[in-house]
Amino acid sequence: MEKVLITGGAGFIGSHVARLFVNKYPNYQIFNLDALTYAGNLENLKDVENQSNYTFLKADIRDASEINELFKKYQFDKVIHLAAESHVDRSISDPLAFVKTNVFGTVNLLNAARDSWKSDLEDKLFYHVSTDEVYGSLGETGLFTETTSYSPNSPYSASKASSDHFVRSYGETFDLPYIITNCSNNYGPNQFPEKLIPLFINNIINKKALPVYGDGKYTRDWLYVEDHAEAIDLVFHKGRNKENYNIGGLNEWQNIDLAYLLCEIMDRKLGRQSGDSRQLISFIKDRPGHDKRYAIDASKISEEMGWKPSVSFEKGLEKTIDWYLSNEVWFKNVTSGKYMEYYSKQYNHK
Ligand SMILES: Cc1cn([C@H]2C[C@H](O)[C@@H](COP(=O)(O)OP(=O)(O)O[C@H]3O[C@H](CO)[C@@H](O)[C@H](O)[C@H]3O)O2)c(=O)[nH]c1=O
Repeated sequence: MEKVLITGGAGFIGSHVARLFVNKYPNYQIFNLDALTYAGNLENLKDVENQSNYTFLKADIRDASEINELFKKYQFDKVIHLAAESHVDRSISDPLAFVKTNVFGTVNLLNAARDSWKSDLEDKLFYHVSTDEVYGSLGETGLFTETTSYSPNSPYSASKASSDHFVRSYGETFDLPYIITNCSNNYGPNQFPEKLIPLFINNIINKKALPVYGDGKYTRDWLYVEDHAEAIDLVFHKGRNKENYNIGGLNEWQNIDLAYLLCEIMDRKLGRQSGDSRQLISFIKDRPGHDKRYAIDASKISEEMGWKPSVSFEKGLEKTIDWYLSNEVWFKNVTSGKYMEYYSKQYNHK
């Protein structure tokens, strides 16, 4: 039975990947390693928690000895590394937290994998899930390709760029088998409401201001999270060793237009007058170092593996909004920290 370690499996993207793998591959033993920070909670995986091929491990990738012990104990064959601090604004107020988790944490995992696999690298894989933000910012035109040079602008993207470089360097120096994917903005159920889409949905529900940074003319490429999870599944099984692949939705939106769209859908769903929620929009001071535009050329993954997004933005947003509307308790408990407190206590056995 192949043992697959998924780090950050209680988080937003990680939980979708963990669910997909647990359900689709009964012949794999899936280990979900997560520190259960504010952004990850086991409520996200309630539906698979009792499956026999699923094991939860509460651990922190910043703790090298804990990670080494787990590799010794369980002898993982493959790693899908998603655990990360991921919010740009938090990285501006506390850059070091991002170095500790994203850089040190990744290197701790790389060391543990290298040491555990040193006698036999066959059928091993360190799959690093990264971001398109490592490439920096685009002007009005052009797309990031896999050969675009790295030019990170925020402490967050600098930490992810650094972790990508470490992964690549372990491939060159220690021959560690690896793949890196760099993906655009994800949205969907279970995303912590600090990111644009769930934040705005939450604020519209509660009639709170919708803070649009700067002039709102910043562009992001949005991908439904399950499409990302499927891309990860494909790359995990079919990607070539020591390659990187870009993943994106070919779905560019300026923030202000996305805000208008969310207001329109929410007014309809909440039975409010059309235009009501737009009045909540408030232009505020810009994010420092704000990247103007991200857009992805995903032709490599599409040509090599036949991947393309399957969920249209219209359908994805409907599904996302419906999920948040019927999970208001989830919203309340993640923002108040109740889930974090509950699950940390439950797994505080070490
Ligand atoms: C939270 C927030 C964001 N924004 C703007 C900033 C960005 O231009 C856009 C999206 O912001 P965020 O949701 O924070 O996402 P962004 O900075 O693009 O980064 C995301 O997308 C990246 C992939 O591109 C991921 O690697 C990051 O982990 C993820 O956080 O909306 C606002 O105008 N107001 C807000 O309150």
